[in-house]
Amino acid sequence: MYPYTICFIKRGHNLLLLNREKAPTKGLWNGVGGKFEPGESPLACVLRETFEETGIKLADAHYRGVVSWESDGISRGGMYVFVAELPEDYVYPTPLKISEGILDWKAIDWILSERNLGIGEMIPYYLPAILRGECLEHRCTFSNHKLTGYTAVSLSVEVLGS
Ligand SMILES: Nc1nc2c([nH]c(=O)n2[C@H]2C[C@H](O)[C@@H](COP(=O)(O)OP(=O)(O)OP(=O)(O)O)O2)c(=O)[nH]1
Repeated sequence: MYPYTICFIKRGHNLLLLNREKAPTKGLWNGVGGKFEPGESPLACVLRETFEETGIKLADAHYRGVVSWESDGISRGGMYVFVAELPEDYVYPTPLKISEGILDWKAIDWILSERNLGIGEMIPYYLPAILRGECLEHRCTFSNHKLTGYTAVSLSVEVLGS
C-alpha cells in the first residue's frame, strides 16, 4: 500500500492543477491529492482530498495505476493515480487561491510541452499514458533530488488501487 493519491481533473483540453505552496513539488504545478486517512480506500482518499482542496464533489474517478519513486535503491513512496472528467461546460472559475497554493486550469499541450520546468518532475513521464487510459506502474528513480530513471511496468496485484 502506498501512502498517497493524486487526481487529474480534466475539463475538455485542460487539467485543474495546483501550484503548490509547500513540498513536495513546491512551486510546481501538480495534480490535487494527498495522504490516506486510516481505513480509506484509494478511491475514498482521492475523492475526499479532491473535495477538500477544490470543493468539487466528484461522483467518481478512474483509477490509472501507480507512480512510485526510489533513491539509493530504497523505495521512498508512491501514489495511486486517478483521472476524473468534468463536462466541458462545468463552471469553475480560476485562478483560485487556497491554503495549499493556487488552482488553475492548464492546457494539456502546455503541461506536456518540452522543457516545461513548471510541472512536477515525474509528470512528463507518466501523464501521457494516464491520459491515454493506460493503467500501469510508473517507477521513477531519483539521485540527488534529480529524476535519473524511469520505467513503466504492468501492475502487480499488490498495487491495484480501486
Ligand atoms: N511525498 C511525495 N508526494 C508526491 C511526490 N510527487 C507527487 O506528485 N506527490 C504527490 C502525492 C500527493 O498527491 C501530494 C502530496 O500530498 P501532501 O503532502 O500535500 O498530502 P496532504 O494534503 O495529506 O498533506 P498534509 O495536509 O497532511 O500536510 O503530492 C513526491 O515526490 N513525494
